[in-house]
Amino acid sequence: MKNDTLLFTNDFSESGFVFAPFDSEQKAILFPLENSEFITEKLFLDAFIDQEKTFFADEAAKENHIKLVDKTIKEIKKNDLKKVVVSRTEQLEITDFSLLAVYQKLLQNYTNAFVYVWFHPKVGLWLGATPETLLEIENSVFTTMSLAGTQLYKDTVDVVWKSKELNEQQLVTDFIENQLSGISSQLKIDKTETARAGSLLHLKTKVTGVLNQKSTLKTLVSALHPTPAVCGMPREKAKKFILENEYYKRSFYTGFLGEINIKSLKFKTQSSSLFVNLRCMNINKNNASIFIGGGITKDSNAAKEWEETVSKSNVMKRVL
Ligand SMILES: C=C(O[C@H]1C=CC=C(C(=O)O)[C@@H]1O)C(=O)O
Repeated sequence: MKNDTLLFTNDFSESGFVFAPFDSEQKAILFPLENSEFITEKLFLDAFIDQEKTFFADEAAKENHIKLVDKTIKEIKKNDLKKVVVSRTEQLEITDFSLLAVYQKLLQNYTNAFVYVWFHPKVGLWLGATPETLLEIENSVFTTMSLAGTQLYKDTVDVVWKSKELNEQQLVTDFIENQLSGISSQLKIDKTETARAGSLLHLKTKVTGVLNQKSTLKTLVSALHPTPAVCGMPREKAKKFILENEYYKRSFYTGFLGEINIKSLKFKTQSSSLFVNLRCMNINKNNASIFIGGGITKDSNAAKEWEETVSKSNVMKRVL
């Protein structure tokens, strides 16, 4: 961006880079293409795998998160909720922070993630390495994914998943299929596979289709965001529970970011690539706020859900 004016998308019809919050009632920030500069560089980095490092957990944070998960399970059993993704934030004091070094480590550690650094003087500095694609679309052909369920990677992706994780992820796939069926054709749901994201494994199902002529990028974004991978089912009820019960404001965590409506005259295409803002952090002076969450269903165990957020927090802690 060539100046510090804060601009927003009107309807996702502009060209540029968007940064959208979790709460879809709030506008997404836009760096318009015409005010931006494109620099492409090929990087050759060695893998930097430092997965053994673990960190001490904060007992008060543990107690709070377990309380929130227990409350969520009760709410699911009492009301018509099938799943709610609840999250927390952790504050870390960072000394000798080097943006370049941290960004490089993210790139080295998370080779199949979307690794980014985003900064606006009026909003702040965000960075992350997300394994989740919200959508990729070229002309009208799109790809999205259902990503949920977590276990630690222990030298193999050939693992067994428990029914809690299988159900939790199936729910996301069903939601995506249902949301897309009215606005697209040739919908194809691939076989579910285990996908590695650094030291973690997730269940992932690729979904492809063709967007109807009447539908726009905004229609597609609104249909998908937020999926039950970051919010819950039913969507509005889960979102209300999250906004009222989490101990902090998510802001851009579990929102999405990426390029929209980038035209290629050579290939006669227009494409957009948006990613869900997971495994991310917000840097403010010598403080890093990291954000981590997990899907809760009636079968969840609060202590295990806590451990899952600890494993996810290590993704960021290891590179800081
Ligand atoms: C909400 C997060 O992860 C989501 C994506 C993959 C697996 C998830 C899970 O197992 O709960 C979450 O749905 C997060 O990393 O903060």
